[in-house]
Amino acid sequence: MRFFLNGLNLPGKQVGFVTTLLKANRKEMEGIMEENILELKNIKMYFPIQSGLLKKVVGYVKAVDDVSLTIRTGETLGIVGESGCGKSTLGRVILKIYDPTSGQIVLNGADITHKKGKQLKSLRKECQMVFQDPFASLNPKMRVGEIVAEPLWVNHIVAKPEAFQRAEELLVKVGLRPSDAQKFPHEFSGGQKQRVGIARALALNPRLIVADEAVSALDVSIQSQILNLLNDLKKEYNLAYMFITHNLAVVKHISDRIGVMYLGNLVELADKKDIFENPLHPYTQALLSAAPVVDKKKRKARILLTGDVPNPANPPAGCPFHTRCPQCLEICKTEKPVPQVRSNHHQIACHLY
Ligand SMILES: Nc1ncnc2c1ncn2[C@@H]1O[C@H](COP(=O)(O)OP(=O)(O)OP(=O)(O)O)[C@@H](O)[C@H]1O
Repeated sequence: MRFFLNGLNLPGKQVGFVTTLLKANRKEMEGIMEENILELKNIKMYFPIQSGLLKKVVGYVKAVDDVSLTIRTGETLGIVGESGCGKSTLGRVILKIYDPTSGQIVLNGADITHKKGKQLKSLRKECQMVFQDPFASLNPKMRVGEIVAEPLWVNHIVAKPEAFQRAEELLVKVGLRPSDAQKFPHEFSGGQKQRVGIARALALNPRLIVADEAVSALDVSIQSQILNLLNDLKKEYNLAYMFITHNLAVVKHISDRIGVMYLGNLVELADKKDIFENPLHPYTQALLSAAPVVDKKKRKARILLTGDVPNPANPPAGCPFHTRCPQCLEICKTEKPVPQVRSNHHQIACHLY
């Protein structure tokens, strides 16, 4: 008798042996899933505020203020928070577009915090970015094939003709046609442009992709197509994503874990299910209460926050959220809460816990 196991056509006696092998492989795979592709340790990114003719530094915008987190191989970490909370800056620090003021960035086991030039270039291949509008910073006179192929020949990975051939393959991977390589950016719709941006990001075979508001500019139906494409590519290439967005529906769709940022701080970090079903931080609770919920039974009372988000150039003492927190304690006004890890790896920075 023959059996079909995971697509293999096998005689009966080999099935037990192959099952053992598959179990062993699964364990190995689980080991790989547990590996950290990225570790951020106490990252601060302060932008200097300069004044006068001599450009004297008179203060700092604390865009990211002591953020630590990890991203495991093959997982999607969603980063949410209101505009100006430091999400994009955090993404740009990972890509080393900005050098952090302090802290450490470990990418695939290598400390890249102070790496520059050639050393950084080779490590950077592991991590790529997908932007909201990938064409905003690219030459509109370049054909799409060149746009996708460019990272390959610029980094001397393959010669130009091979890079163009690879670009066509990548375009197919993201749901476009090889002939699209001959077109110019203006000939594509928003969703197609984003597919090209993803193909370009994939060109160097990265292990981590930072997607910054990658679907925010697209129609809802196109958004879900791009999110599904990202999920398929994640499985195929065992990619990890940091998915930055202010859209809760999007982050719910794509993430395995979610980090919530407020005024440059990571106030809560947990599995998606825990964030949506058991949010602990008063800011996360308020953020989620504002999201539309279709199921009437699951709707919770809206928590209205008073006051504005403080200026990151002059953040309040103590907990960054205390000026708007409906559950503020005396200690919150003076002491900044240290992130604590509770059960189920649920991390929270709040004096209530
Ligand atoms: N290059 C820069 N120089 C000075 N300040 C900056 C710079 N980049 C960002 N900031 C400031 O840092 C803070 C965080 O900005 P950031 O763009 O990271 O937030 P965000 O959460 O991504 O917001 P959005 O969703 O609107 O993009 C803001 O106050 C912003 O004005």
